[in-house]
Amino acid sequence: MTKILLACSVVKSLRQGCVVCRKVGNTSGWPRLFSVKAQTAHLVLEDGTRMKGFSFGHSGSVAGELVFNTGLVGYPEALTDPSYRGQILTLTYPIVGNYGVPNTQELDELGLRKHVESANIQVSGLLVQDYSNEYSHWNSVKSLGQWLQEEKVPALFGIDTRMLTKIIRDKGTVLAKIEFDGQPIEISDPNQKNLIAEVSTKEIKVFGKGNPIKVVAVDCGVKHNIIRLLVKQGAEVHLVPWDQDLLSLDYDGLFISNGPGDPSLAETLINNVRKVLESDRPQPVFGICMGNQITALAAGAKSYKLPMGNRGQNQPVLNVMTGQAFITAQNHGYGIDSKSLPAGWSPLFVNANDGTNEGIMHNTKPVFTAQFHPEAKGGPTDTEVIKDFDGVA
Ligand SMILES: NC(=O)CC[C@H](N)C(=O)O
Repeated sequence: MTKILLACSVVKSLRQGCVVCRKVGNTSGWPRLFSVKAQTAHLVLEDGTRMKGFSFGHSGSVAGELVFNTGLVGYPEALTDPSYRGQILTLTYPIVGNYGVPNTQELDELGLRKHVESANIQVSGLLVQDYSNEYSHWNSVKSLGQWLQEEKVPALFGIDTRMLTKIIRDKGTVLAKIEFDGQPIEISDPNQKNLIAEVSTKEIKVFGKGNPIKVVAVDCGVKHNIIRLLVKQGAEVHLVPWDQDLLSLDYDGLFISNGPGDPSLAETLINNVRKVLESDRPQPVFGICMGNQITALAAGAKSYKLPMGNRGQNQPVLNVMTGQAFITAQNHGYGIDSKSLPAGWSPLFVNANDGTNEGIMHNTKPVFTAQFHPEAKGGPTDTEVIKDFDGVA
């Protein structure tokens, strides 16, 4: 335990004082300096680099792949995105937690999580520069620290996230662990496992029953807002397990979702999609993120590990066909080598920052994908339109 000084700078009202003041019994109504006890833990990188941080989540050691996201908002959505499974997430925005956490249990009329992207926090751990235990938002019901503790996910503040991001940027993939005293843990690589199998639904689920267009959605770790938007666009969504045989299913459109880990490990799914592509079925196929990678691999293209991944909310993407530019939200660590696309396929979107592939299309069949997240929240909604199964251009 280490004592740290906190300056009480936010006074909600002179009567009440701030949340921390109330906790420590400062009822004077005036801000004051006070000391609190924060448990320390270390972030340890695979090269031995150690950084001390202060715990505001669960006090348990954890290992994972270290990644960073440059978004300014959206931590409830990012933390619950199954694509982050196995990862220790660093947020580069320096002040995190000040808008609290919404009711993560609340469901919408479809039975999907209303305010988050899945039922649980999916990241292995969280690292931030400054943590705001004091929160304020019309929709918040608890602090970020409280939520992390409830879900037993460790988190540290006081980490120099700018330095850390430079390390990840320079070294590429970095494995790491958050280690508490007396709880030793080995560093391990989550990408050795087929993580899709861990997060995918075990049984077929139907959303938007009675809607006119039947869409089979392969669940690689789908975000709830994707299902919600497909239903909003008139789809009866049949969410199927990742390894479901697809040829035997009847549908008007096939969708392949986002998901965690290395796409090349999901061999069963790649083979199932390849069979669909080779069958010359006329129904459209669309994929987001992992769905782009799986479609490309099924077509015969190659995937590779990006040097540092693209995770943020302002990634510029160009539609190669129209020249139209989008500001997109995305989070991926793998990419598709556009040059490896076989004859009959073309890149559809390209990242305007680094030239990496952002989606592909078949030249004659209605098959198209996006590496970014066109439906993403929090972030802009201007790319929502591309989930229109009539096509993109
Ligand atoms: N968001 C996603 O679907 C990510 C896909 C894949 N796991 C990657 O990191 O590239």
